[in-house]
Amino acid sequence: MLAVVPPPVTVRVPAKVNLHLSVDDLREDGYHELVTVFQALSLTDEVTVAVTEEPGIEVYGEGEGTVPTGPENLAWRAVEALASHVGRTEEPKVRVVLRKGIPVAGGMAGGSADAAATLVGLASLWGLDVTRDELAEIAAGLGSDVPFALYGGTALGTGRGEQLVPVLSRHTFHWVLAFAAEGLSTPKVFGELDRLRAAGNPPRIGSHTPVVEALASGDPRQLALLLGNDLQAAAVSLRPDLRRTLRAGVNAGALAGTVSGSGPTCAFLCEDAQSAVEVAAELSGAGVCRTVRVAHGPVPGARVVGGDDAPRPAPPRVHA
Ligand SMILES: C[C@@](CO)(OP(=O)(O)O)[C@H](O)COP(=O)(O)OP(=O)(O)OC[C@H]1O[C@@H](n2ccc(N)nc2=O)[C@H](O)[C@@H]1O
Ligand SMILES: Nc1ncnc2c1ncn2[C@@H]1O[C@H](COP(=O)(O)OP(=O)(O)O)[C@@H](O)[C@H]1O
Repeated sequence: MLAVVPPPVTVRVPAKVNLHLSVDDLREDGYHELVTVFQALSLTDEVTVAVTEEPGIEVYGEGEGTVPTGPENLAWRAVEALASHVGRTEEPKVRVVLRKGIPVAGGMAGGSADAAATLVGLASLWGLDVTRDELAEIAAGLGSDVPFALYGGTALGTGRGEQLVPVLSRHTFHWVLAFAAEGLSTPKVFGELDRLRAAGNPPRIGSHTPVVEALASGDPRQLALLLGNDLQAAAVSLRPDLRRTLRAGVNAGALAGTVSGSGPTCAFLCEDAQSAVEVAAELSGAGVCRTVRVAHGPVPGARVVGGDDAPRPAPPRVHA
């Protein structure tokens, strides 16, 4: 009898920006307790999973040629974690193709997004009866940011960022993203924050409550005043040129700018869609970053997209 091979499954998955990221002291397990407000953005990766006789990973777009294609790729770790969760002991006969729009080591959780998308895609490819909450437990074992990429939207993250509750966000917010020429390592940025705190007492951002209220009000001007990130000082300490990028975005007309997560991507909140296009055009001429993109949020988390031949909307892009 002929075995039926299921068709490939493609999943679209968003990047995140941290609207608020307060970092507490280092825990004994090597992580920092944190409180963050995540927002999922229309800047996405697409992940296709297919049954194959030649298992492995292919990477196109951002990070092509530098992102590992072996077992250390977070998407492959997701394949192994899901296989082990459902008791598949043989080597998974799966090919994973990553089409990346999210900058690598950019503080926008691109690797986490790929892992989340792989879990969703494989659950569909293998016809598994698993809930998103079950996938979120596997996701948390792969990285602190992976569960958020499953759910998307706007959410409050606590613990090491993996414990999530949704946050009401009444508005579509418009962003301009400035990608840097080179990424920053997340552990190095946390380490730099520990060093800065040991050497002095850098100011800490306050409570997340005003940010949650601004999101409910839907007023980008109110939200702009409240963007905050304890890792920003550490990212800027490692990459002093980020100061120039942050200044340039505001000079170009953004309401406010912040380093996204551990950086080095800078995210600029704009008044509306039109303003975002104008800010992006001006920023791309300022020579302060590699590439500029516009995006909006919140958007949903990892989702299967129509048949594998379905047309893919190109992300809006402005080249520096
Ligand atoms: C900083 C944040 C903010 O959303 O995002 P990125 O900037 O990386 O996108 C996250 O906390 C990153 O999450 P993620 O990238 O999944 O990190 P993980 O793989 O879990 O951890 C990588 C390393 O970062 C440090 N780490 C991470 C999370 C945390 N709460 N405390 C930490 O100290 C630890 O050194 C850890 O070994
Ligand atoms: N699928 C993947 N996409 C991007 N980076 C990956 C992936 N798998 C492993 N990595 C490694 O993880 C590191 C962090 O990447 P990424 O998740 O893009 O950044 P960040 O943690 O800053 O959001 C990269 O330096 C890369 O070598």
